[in-house]
Amino acid sequence: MPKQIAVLGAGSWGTALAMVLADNGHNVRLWSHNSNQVASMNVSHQNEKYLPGIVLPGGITVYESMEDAVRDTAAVIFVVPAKAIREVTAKLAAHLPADAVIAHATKGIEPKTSKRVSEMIEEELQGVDHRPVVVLSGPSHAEEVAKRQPTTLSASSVDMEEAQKIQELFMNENFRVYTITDMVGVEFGGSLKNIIALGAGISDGLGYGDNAKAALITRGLAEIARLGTKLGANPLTFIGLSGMGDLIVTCTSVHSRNWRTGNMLGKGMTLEEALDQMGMAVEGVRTTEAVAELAQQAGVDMPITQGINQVLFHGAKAKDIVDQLMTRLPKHEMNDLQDVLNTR
Ligand SMILES: NC(=O)C1=CN([C@@H]2O[C@H](COP(=O)(O)OP(=O)(O)OC[C@H]3O[C@@H](n4cnc5c(N)ncnc54)[C@H](O)[C@@H]3O)[C@@H](O)[C@H]2O)C=CC1
Ligand SMILES: O=C(CO)COP(=O)(O)O
Repeated sequence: MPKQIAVLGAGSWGTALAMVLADNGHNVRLWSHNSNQVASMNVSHQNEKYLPGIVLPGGITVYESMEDAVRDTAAVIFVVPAKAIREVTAKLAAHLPADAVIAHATKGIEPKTSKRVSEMIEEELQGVDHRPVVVLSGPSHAEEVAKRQPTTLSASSVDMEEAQKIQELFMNENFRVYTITDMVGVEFGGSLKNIIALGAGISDGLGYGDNAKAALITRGLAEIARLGTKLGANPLTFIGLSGMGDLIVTCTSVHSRNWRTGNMLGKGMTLEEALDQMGMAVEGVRTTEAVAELAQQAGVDMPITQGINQVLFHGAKAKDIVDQLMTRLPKHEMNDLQDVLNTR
């Protein structure tokens, strides 16, 4: 049965997810904070800035008023960058529809607080509501979803019924959604892969080859799993769609904003220049800052993340960091992965 769904955030991912919901027959209210974008999208039925050349299906209306966008909806899905989550949740709080599922498809960890996105939403809704939040995450570039190319994701929540509602809303022949109970692992995997994708881009930008990239992906996954497991995730989640799956797509796809930013850094641009050129959310930058500090506090060894943090924020040369990583003390490959399993 067609439902009213609100999607908060009309960037590339919010727009692509709105298209999936509209393809499934739902009436989608896409909320944007930008009045020019609202006016132009409702006339052209395109999102020229973020998904040029894609014509939106019928059933998507763009709203500037949060109150109108979420009124009587069956689900509210956050797809704004992580840095805007608290502000947008506060805007939603006054108008929260009574029975709506609350979900997010944002990837990021907050610097200083180390909070995951679902934790930020829950914190901002404290005193207003205590509904369990669902996360939708996996290897999924907006550019391919908008072309209806086959894509698989995971929906996770502490309440499986809520995750199943999101699975049901989104599933179609191009867009397959699995459910999974480990929300901590899904949010950590989806957020931390962006750090490694920056590294993969840097490596490619420096002119290193596929061996180096495979090493970054594999050893990157080891350190993501080490931290995530210490903080309560199930190690198996990291070989799933939101872990290994998303790490592969983000480290190898030309669509990746994190890989592209890293690539520009590897070729010698400053962070400011690279972010300026991207002009879109590059979540790995803030997440690197957050995770480098979190890993230190938690006493977890994350040499790749710490090295990327040095390059982004402390003026280190990428080539020197690669040399340091390659000349660390000899180690047994599986010791730390065995530790991950032993902590369960
Ligand atoms: N683009 C993709 O293929 C995918 C993106 N994601 C995640 O989705 C989230 C959003 O990313 P994208 O859509 O790619 O970003 P984007 O850069 O394409 O668009 C961001 C949107 O958020 C809006 N925005 C920025 N600050 C805002 C604020 N304070 N209040 C309201 N709206 C605000 C911008 O106007 C823009 O419409 C990120 O966490 C990203 O990691 C997840 C999977 C795939
Ligand atoms: O999360 C994504 C793909 O699953 C998008 O990655 P980027 O933000 O690097 O484009």
